Amino acid sequence: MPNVKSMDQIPGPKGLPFIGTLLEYTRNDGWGFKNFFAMTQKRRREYGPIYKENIGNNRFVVVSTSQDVEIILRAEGKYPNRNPIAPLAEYRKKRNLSLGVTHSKDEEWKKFRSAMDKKMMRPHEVTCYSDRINVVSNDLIQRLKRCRGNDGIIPDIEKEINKYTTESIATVLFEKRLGMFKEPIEPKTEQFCQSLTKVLEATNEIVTVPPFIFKYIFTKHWKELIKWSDIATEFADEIVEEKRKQIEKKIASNDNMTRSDDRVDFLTYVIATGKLSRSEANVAMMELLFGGVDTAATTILWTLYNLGKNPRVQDKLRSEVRSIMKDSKEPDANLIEKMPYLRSCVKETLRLQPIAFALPRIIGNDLVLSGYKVPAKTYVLIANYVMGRDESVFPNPSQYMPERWLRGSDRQGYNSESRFQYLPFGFGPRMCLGKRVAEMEIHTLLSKVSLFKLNLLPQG
Ligand code: HEM
Repeated sequence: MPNVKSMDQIPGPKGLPFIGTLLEYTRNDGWGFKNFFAMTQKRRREYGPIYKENIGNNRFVVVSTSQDVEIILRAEGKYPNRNPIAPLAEYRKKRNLSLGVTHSKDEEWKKFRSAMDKKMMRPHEVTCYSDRINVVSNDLIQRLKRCRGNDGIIPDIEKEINKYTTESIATVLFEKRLGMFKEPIEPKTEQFCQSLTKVLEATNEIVTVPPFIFKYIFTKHWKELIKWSDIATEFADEIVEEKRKQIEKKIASNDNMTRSDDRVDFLTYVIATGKLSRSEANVAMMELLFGGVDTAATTILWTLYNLGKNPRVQDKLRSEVRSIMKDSKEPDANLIEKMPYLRSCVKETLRLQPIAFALPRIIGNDLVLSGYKVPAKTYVLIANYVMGRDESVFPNPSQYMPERWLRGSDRQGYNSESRFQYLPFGFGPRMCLGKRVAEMEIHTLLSKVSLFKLNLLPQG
């Protein structure tokens, strides 16, 4: 092919052999990574829209134009693969657990998705969780009113929102209330919640370090990860087993368990389809509990922050919600559908503060990206964060402006027609499994909170 350059010619920082540019990514006080978000922006400024770099023992090609993203994602076959998060995958291997939906590849991954997609991804299936999420969000609102100080400030809003997402995802998965708004919370449940943070923290400390180093040399964080993952696994196992017993009883009485009505919760559905073994189903539930808490909570918190900083947007949102809710008590899927500004506020948050700084993929075929030939099996990163702040696409990129996501003549501040410019939940068969549930939790709560003049801004 004329004018196509080789992979070796892609620009990028010259790292030391093997440890690559790891030191640049890690903090001064340890191996935890400093800030991938900021690093991808720095690199983009230095090297342009495509660069390569070694992080730990992996070499990545990082892309940030919608054209390259489209080439990568359109070429995906039946099994889009990404590199597993090494510390979490190592833990699963150590405990002889399946790699689950997040870390597995090929047919193994497909088995998980085919057991879960229907009840998580189809819009009409997900609407059956709406009532439960409404109940949980009402409990949170009551609690916020109770714990609000005289100045209107909630002392630890982060903790409260985390309780909301934990309780919501548990009701979706198991139709079980964990009692997150009780005082005191049951010690086991409290410990489980702590484990969610501890596992993330320990993973973050060693994620860029190859397993043979974190397992045998810098063992402190690896031991922490094992300890807290064991606690989380045991907690999830207990709930799943309790539920399983109830389900087995029902199956024995010949109840039709796979029907898709609101009497069948997610776990019941997964078990009844019989596509996953006992241990695989347990791992899958733990992954969803893990994947479901911090992601949705962080997005809610950032949206509250953005609304707090932008009174104009807050007022516009409030009047939209008021006009649509009128006499309705609860915002269901139909009402949320009629609130484009609410949905745009969340989209705009995920542009500025996406959950994933990049989407990782292992490409299946040789591809030409920005004029360079990138061979099959290369690890690529789609730089979500950088793309959301591209000035040529989003004028005044740091401004929080939900109008960018409105339709037709109401749209302002978004200059791209490509659907590959903005992918906060990923794309294709490997996209976020919890997207619809997360959106339901976030929209439901924000529509309620926006009606109250609560001061929800985190302090400091
Ligand atoms: C605002 C909230 C959330 C955001 C922004 C988010 C974002 C993402 C992204 C970007 C991916 C990678 C997709 C890809 O590679 O194409 C992903 C994967 C995943 N997410 Fe989420 N997520 C959120 C909430 C949730 C929730 C609530 C759950 C659980 C109910 C969840 C479960 C998962 C799982 C299991 C995967 C792995 C899917 C696979 O590998 O097949 N996520 N998420």
